Amino acid sequence: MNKRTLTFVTGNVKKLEEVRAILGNNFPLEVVSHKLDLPELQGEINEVSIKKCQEAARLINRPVFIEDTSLCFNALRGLPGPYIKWFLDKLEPEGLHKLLTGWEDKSAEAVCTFAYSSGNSDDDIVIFQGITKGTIVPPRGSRDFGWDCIFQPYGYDKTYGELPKEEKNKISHRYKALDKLKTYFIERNGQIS
Ligand SMILES: O=c1[nH]c(=O)c2ncn([C@@H]3O[C@H](COP(=O)(O)OP(=O)(O)OP(=O)(O)O)[C@@H](O)[C@H]3O)c2[nH]1
Ligand SMILES: [Mg+2]
Repeated sequence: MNKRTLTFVTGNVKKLEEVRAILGNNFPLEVVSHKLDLPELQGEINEVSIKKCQEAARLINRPVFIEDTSLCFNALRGLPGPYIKWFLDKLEPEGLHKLLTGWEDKSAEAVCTFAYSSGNSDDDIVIFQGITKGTIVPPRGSRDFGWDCIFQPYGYDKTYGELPKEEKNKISHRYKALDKLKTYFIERNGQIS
């Protein structure tokens, strides 16, 4: 039987690459991607994701999921958080690390939030979140994604950017969130509403 289709709406090819690698073949739905730069409102992490998902569902009118990633510095009470994209764009990884000069606490949380809409506006948006804790360090390793080179997960002496992709994908914020999303759909036998 053909698998039902679920659309991942993102403008970020690196995210899509990781989502495909982590979900693998053992997922009851066929994930297709739709490239779109969705508007992102300001607010708390879940609020940003819920609005982003509602907008995606409204625009393409079918079952969709979106993802929003935050990098939260504990010394800065969770900032840059969902605004990490713009901070990274302006400050680059070096500048992000320097933001914590003057703070003893270099700890941070990488937070990945997937939000799913069945496409029916009466249904609630479902959230799947994964958090990986770590330390912000001077840049080391690959820069092809973004801030991977300054995030060193707890228990490792390498940054995300130095870890082989398969290693990152076993412990990452994205892996943990997708694990929950996967369980949700497996338990429902791939049913989408
Ligand atoms: O080094 C990294 N390792 C990661 O694991 C990771 N996950 C996300 N990001 C970056 O953090 C910002 C999130 O913003 P974001 O969630 O709005 O993404 P986006 O706008 O690029 O895509 P989307 O919103 O269309 O899906 C963007 O700059 C992403 O490139 C990462 N960088
Ligand atoms: Mg975005």
